[in-house]
Amino acid sequence: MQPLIRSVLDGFNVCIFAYGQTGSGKTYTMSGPNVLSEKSVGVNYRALNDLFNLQAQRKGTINYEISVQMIEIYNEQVRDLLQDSGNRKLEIRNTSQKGLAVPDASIVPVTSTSDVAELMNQGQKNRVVGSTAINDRSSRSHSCLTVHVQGHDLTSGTILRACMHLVDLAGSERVDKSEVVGDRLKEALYINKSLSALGDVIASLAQKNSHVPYRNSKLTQLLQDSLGGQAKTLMFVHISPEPDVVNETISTLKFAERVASVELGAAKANKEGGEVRELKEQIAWLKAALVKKEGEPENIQSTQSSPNIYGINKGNATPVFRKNRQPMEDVGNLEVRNNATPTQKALKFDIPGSGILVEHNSPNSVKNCWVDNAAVGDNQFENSNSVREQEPNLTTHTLLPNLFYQRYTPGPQRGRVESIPSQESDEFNGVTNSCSSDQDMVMSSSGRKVVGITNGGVSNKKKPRAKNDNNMTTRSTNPTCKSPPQSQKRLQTPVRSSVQKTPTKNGKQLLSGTDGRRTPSGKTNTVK
Ligand SMILES: Nc1ncnc2c1ncn2[C@@H]1O[C@H](COP(=O)(O)OP(=O)(O)OP(=O)(O)O)[C@@H](O)[C@H]1O
Repeated sequence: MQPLIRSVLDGFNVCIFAYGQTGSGKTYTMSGPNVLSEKSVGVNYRALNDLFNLQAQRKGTINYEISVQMIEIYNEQVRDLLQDSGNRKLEIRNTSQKGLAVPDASIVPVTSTSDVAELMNQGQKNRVVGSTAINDRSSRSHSCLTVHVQGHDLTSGTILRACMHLVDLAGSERVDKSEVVGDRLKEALYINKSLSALGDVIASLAQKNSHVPYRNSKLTQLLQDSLGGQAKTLMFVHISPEPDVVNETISTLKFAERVASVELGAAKANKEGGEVRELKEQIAWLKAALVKKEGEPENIQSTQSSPNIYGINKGNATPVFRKNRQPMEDVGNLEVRNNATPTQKALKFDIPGSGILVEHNSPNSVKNCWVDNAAVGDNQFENSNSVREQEPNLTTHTLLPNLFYQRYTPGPQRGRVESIPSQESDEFNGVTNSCSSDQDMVMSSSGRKVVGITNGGVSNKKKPRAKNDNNMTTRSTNPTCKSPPQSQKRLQTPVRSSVQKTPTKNGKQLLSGTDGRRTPSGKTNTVK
């Protein structure tokens, strides 16, 4: 795992996740047992420990700012695990201007492993768990701890950004075996449905389909970058030694085989030099100037008659450029749409040869701009229906665990219409960052930073804060800021066999505190 952690600090996105049927030991792997010792700590803790150790080793060369978010996906709703009160539904925005997949979730600056362990402990308590016949503290949600890293190379001035998802998936379950009813049944159906969507995505990637159905579930939307982007991904596969679950075990192993066959090419680091950063800042400056101008009544009138009203093409609206910088009039092709809707008002920047930013407003360009690294036809765009809010079909999904594993065998891809959430429209001019997905689309904002964090390993936990004031910078598709291909990306799938089915997942304690975790109703389970 250490090479992966090193990769995070080198600017690569990393995802480590645990997969397997319910009760097979995923939470145990990721978080460790109820009572932790130095040897028994889980993957999350080890990963963070390695991260901070490496950070300390690089002190003086690279300054890192590290912050974390922790969310869960429960019944297709994204919830903030670092907020003790309120179950506000959050949105996943793959093209968020703030550069975060879940921009409204709390983001907490951290400076040591104990900071993160404390937050993980808090998050675990807030996570939805419930008792089933298979696991008396079964995770009823997918949880994701995301570590955001921003590094400033003191020698070269390069800025690098990366994020690491540490995901504990909810377990697939045969609802006849887990004997769940009511809310537990509903949860199980949502879990199976999202794992089925994960299977579809993996199958699509393995077959190298041009369209990958990331948007069929919140889980695949969240993991989009890690599964099909430029990240490095490690999956732990869990199987139970129980003879009566041999079918599930075989299905799980087939899934692992399928995942291991996915090859996505070289992972890419998210680094940008000073030149690219300055260009991005200029673009941001120009956009801000344009928005301001558009707000002025006389210019709104003029916009409809002339796209050049701001005189930007003539160079009189440019920010201070360096003397060796090509002025914007030479770069050209700055125009204002006459038919822009309030949410789509934006410049089209087309900087020939630079590859810095291309934004268009036609259906075709939508296709090019935001979709899942995959082509989506115009018909799909126009006819798209949101599937997110649909309740799972109880009849169909009762049989899901077997069915969805069977889907992974090679075969013709089923037709599928992707949903295009309406909020995405205002993201067309958004920023893509290391954790976001639209690699073909780049935006920028100057001075984006996670709030000040100092290095040094001294525990200095800050209160969770609203994400609105957080800024993460972006990644450019400009060839100049891309690193040369690194290691070939291939999903790694160690198989970990759990101990015998033991419904005794009591009183999980991460580092401190032994409180129970929140139930779906919001109550806290008492530790047994
Ligand atoms: N390697 C292990 N050593 C000892 N106990 C283990 C191990 N793996 C799992 N267990 C125990 O098995 C039980 C189930 O494990 P766990 O809750 O991690 O499963 P899970 O896959 O996360 O289940 P679910 O999907 O229902 O949340 C727990 O009591 C846990 O302590």
